[in-house]
Amino acid sequence: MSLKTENLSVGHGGCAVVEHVNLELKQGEILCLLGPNGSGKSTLIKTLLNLIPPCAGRVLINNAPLQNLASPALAKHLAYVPQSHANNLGFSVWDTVLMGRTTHWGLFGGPTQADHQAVHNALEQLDISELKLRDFNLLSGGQQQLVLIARALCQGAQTLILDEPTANLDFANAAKVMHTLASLAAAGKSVVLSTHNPQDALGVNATACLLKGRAVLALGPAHQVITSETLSALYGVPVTVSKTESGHIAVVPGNH
Ligand SMILES: Nc1ncnc2c1ncn2[C@@H]1O[C@H](COP(=O)(O)OP(=O)(O)OP(=O)(O)O)[C@@H](O)[C@H]1O
Repeated sequence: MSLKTENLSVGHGGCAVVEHVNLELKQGEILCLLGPNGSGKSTLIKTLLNLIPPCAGRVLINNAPLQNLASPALAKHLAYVPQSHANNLGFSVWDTVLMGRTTHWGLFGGPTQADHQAVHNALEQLDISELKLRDFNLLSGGQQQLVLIARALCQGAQTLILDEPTANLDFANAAKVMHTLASLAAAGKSVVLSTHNPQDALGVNATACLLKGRAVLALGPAHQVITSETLSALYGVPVTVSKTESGHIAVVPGNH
């Protein structure tokens, strides 16, 4: 599986927000989109999901133009994981995850034994089976995010696309979500996510794509492109990226 963009420009109403994006994501890889508020991360994600058309250029899945794929075929390739939020409908965790299977049902079809098995497997894989009877709305933000990832897994898509999966999560839950995404990538899924935390990209050895001023400021392995210089340019404030004695990379605002 490969997800590729060719000279892609994305935006709204024909007005480009980011131009000339040339990315390639292969099986098992994680791509992290970083950039200040309004730099176009969500717009790029929506374009990758075919929710809005490109202003120019194209998105290819396995070398086939994304726009030529019908919805059922698209659902086998791409699954969207939105930010966690209450759905107000009072669905259980089980039913929320089962919704990932709707593209497998015919016009008048309903869930089969295989669909319920897929829900079971997804909950097991994310180690959240004990939540299955809980009301989705009453879960913590971190638990909700894991349930939404389970729903995407249940869909059976090769690539998961997540808009700020660590936003609003505490330190432990954010780490758990990133660890889960790294495990899924190690198991062969491909992952695209946006984040405001450069450490997210470093922690999972992602490819980092830095967006600023309608352009890709830097693109490459996170440990190469996330530097004091690039982050300072990206956010317009001094940022220091340094290696700790234990070999970890620390990102802190300011000059140190
Ligand atoms: N539906 C829309 N119609 C017109 N303009 C939009 C629409 N959605 C977003 N924009 C504009 O597109 C630009 C990029 O927004 P986008 O949400 O993609 O940025 P972002 O990097 O995801 O921001 P944030 O980090 O704040 O979530 C912004 O100038 C925004 O105002």
